[in-house]
Amino acid sequence: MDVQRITVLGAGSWGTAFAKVLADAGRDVTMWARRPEVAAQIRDEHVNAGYLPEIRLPANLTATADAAEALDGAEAVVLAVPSQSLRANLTGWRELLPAGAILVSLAKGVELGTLKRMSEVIAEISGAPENDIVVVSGPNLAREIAQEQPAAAVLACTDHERAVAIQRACSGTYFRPYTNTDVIGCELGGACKNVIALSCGMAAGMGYGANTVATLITRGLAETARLGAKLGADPLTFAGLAGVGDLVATCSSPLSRNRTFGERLGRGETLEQAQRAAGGQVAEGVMSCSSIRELAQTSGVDMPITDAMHRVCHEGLDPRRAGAELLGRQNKHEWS
Ligand SMILES: NC(=O)C1=CN([C@@H]2O[C@H](COP(=O)(O)OP(=O)(O)OC[C@H]3O[C@@H](n4cnc5c(N)ncnc54)[C@H](O)[C@@H]3O)[C@@H](O)[C@H]2O)C=CC1
Ligand SMILES: O=C(CO)COP(=O)(O)O
Repeated sequence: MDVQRITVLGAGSWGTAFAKVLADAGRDVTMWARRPEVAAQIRDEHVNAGYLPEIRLPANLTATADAAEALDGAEAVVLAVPSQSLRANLTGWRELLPAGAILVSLAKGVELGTLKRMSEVIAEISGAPENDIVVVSGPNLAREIAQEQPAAAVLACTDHERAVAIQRACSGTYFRPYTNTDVIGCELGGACKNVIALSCGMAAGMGYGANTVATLITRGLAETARLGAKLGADPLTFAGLAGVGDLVATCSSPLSRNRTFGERLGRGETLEQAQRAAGGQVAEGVMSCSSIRELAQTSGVDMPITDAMHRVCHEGLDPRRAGAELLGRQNKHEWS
């Protein structure tokens, strides 16, 4: 199975960087941008200045604001919009999806209300079988990838052949994708690490150093793995790129929007101030802390850091008080 003609729906940071990866790997790539002026800039000037300034996009990457035109003849369709808007966007595109196309999910989140992972939302709306859906996860800060800094990713699909088809389509000199069949683990890893990155940023914003951040990364991984174990993930996944790999990158990089958002809250800014500073770019953890918390509660899993992030973001809990509460929890064995 080989895919040559690929459509990327969404022209934000990661959609654009991933489209570049595909084009650099020799694929014919068409992007869909919500705003016609962004599509025109990508198509005519080979740049997406609003999201990835100073990055030259390849000539075999074109763009349109017309979804029907973008999707015509696509063998694979990459969904690159934020997780809480995926359902609405995909509902609008449903009738335009070419039959049998591989659907590739870039979003890292859990849907509010339904508590569904992104591949579950895609299957529900598109009617595609889970074998047709490939999830991309791992330590992939968009700007670094666009600068062609070396990185690896994981492509998860219950159908190994389709994962391999997308692996071939995005393998290149600076991007090394691995396959995995654990869709649940890869998606949970990607969604949960955004919440943990918020907490790490918050700690940094309060002036704490590497020990605190490492503690949050490690205990964040522990609570993510607990949820994964309950929901049927392979525990090994959390030791891989979609688990510890993405946590380390996102929780320690100033490029992370989630970490930056948390840092602002830690410095005493309000949610609204931090949102304004993000300039319309999505920090998925702000919404996913609530959906993941609810998923944990309904699954009977203890996720104290996620719970604290929900209460800071949505119930007005002071970040310092949240830290004190986390430290004041009952003493326990590391793995209980
Ligand atoms: N930026 C990164 O480094 C990475 C992002 N991701 C994930 O990829 C997904 C997309 O992220 P980015 O491209 O970075 O986001 P972004 O905020 O940079 O761009 C989002 C894109 O979706 C479009 N869009 C369509 N409907 C929208 C709506 N209702 N609300 C907001 N935007 C809408 C926007 O116009 C924009 O083109 C997220 O789930 C994110 O967690 C995953 C790996 C890396
Ligand atoms: O998912 C990411 C890196 O793998 C991007 O993280 P942010 O959304 O926090 O920038």
